[in-house]
Amino acid sequence: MVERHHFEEIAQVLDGHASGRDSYVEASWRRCVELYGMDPMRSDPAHIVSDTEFRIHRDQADWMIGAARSSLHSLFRQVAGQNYVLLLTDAKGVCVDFFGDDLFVDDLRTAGLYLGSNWAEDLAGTCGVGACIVTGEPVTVHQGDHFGNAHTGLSCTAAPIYDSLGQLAAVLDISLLRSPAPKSSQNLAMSLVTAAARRVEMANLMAASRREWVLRFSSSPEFLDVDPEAAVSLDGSGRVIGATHAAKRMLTRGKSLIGEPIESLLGVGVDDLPDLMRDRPTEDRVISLSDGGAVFGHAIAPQAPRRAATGKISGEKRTSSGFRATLADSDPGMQRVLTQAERLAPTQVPLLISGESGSGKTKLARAIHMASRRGRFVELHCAGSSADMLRVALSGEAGPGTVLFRRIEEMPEDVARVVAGLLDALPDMRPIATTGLAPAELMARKILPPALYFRMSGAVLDVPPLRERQDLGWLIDRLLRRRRGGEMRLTPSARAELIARDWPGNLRELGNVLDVACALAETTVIDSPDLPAAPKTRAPEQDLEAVLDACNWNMARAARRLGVNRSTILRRIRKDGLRPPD
Ligand SMILES: Nc1ncnc2c1ncn2[C@@H]1O[C@H](COP(=O)(O)OP(=O)(O)OP(=O)(O)O)[C@@H](O)[C@H]1O
Repeated sequence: MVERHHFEEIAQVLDGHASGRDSYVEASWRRCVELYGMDPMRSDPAHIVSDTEFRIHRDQADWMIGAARSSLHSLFRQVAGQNYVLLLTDAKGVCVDFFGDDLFVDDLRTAGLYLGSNWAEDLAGTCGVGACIVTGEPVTVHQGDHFGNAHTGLSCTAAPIYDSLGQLAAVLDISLLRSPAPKSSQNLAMSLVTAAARRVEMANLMAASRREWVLRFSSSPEFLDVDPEAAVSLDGSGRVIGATHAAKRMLTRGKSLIGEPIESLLGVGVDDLPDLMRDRPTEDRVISLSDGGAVFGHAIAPQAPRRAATGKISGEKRTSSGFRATLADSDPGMQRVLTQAERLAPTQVPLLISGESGSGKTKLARAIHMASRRGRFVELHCAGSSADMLRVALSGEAGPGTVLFRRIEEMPEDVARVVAGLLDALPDMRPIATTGLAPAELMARKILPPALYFRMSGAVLDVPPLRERQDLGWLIDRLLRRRRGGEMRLTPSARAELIARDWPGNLRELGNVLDVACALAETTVIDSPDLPAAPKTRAPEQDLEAVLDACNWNMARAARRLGVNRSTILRRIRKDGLRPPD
């Protein structure tokens, strides 16, 4: 009776009547009859491949079985005692790994829920694995959804697993021999199997990308580091070389990502990746998506030096395009700095980067680190640091890395005394320091002990201030593209006003001005009135010596008068080489 009813229902669908079943089920029924010439009344036994064929399928899927094992184990633990069976099939539908209850092994084998069974749609008819392979999407094929009478007792929920180049590599299926009648009883199985497939893709991408940057995404900050939703791997110039299926959906609505520059997909470039590493607070690691949404990002640095580049593009070329594409356009001063930076990046030479506050010294230091392909990146703000903080920052795994000392002129004396010794003990950690002072001043005013100055300044890179740069228009566009998903535009007059400004706070000030303008603009067009006013003149530097004299060299009083704290006064006295009158 049930069999006749099933046959009639399939016949009605073939006649163009709706059955109330999911569209992928009806489409599969049509394929079974019209494409594969199958008969729903036949009750074919399960298709099991021969031992030799099974060995071939299993050998070819070996890497996937390894990547999927721990996810399958934990999924099986989650459904323990509920009679579920887990199958991992290859992309052709042959079961290459299996988890099930030994008590029912004979029933499972008869039903084809076992190693070596072939669930390709053109053999087994409409089934979870087969429909998943054809549609490339997760599906539940529940009881009477199955085409062949032999399987109408089963409930199968299957999710595809893609390799990092976007090809279907396997299917993860969770099946029941007997299940409740409503299909909705399998909704939980669907969430479990899709989550497990996502984790297998993630594990697979991570294992294949140890020598590359990986950027992982999550829409909730709590899961970013522990169970991210999607990930891409990137080459040295920031092009996508691998992606999970969820990343494809998230970043290009399903179109291929391979070869795309990450900058064209997200509001970040390759040199921004260190800003997205785990040492940064999660809430600071927000990335804009092109559809106006945002996700949290977690960048993982290459764990080992990359293999020598092969093919037409040499490693050096790729590095240069990464540098040039993100840090400067046609500014001769910056181009000179970047040429030197590119050549110095792969060396061990300690670097001192000088330039005004906010001019992009730290950004350049990170770009050099990226191009050097050294593993870890440690960043220390010298102001307010202590020798203990430095020791803690430098502890942890040995191996190559970069340590960045920001604003070295503010390094307290006790830190300056120990830093050389600590660096000597870590010969693979390359120091890069930034300073807001001219290097000659650092030396002449003995702000750093001479030995430390020479230890830190193997080569000096001088970043020009924004007002001297000829690529200001390019920088404005670049910074604007990263805001509000790249949808904001400037009117010609707003643009002209920005180009005419003096920018004493350099790129940091430009970023802040654009943030304010984006918030104030009522539409996606920024006009002159939306721009915050430019500071009229640069704040006049107070004559410290005169203030100290007026306060009888009482530093607490001088600090109060200048509205700064005592340590700033001490630092400036040291920096300016001032002495109290005899
Ligand atoms: N090429 C660039 N493209 C986009 N943003 C940039 C670029 N260079 C710098 N910025 C942004 O400008 C701000 C200041 O940059 P950065 O921190 O590198 O300056 P700095 O010279 O190290 O500053 P400080 O001396 O105060 O430490 C940061 O928000 C940075 O992301």
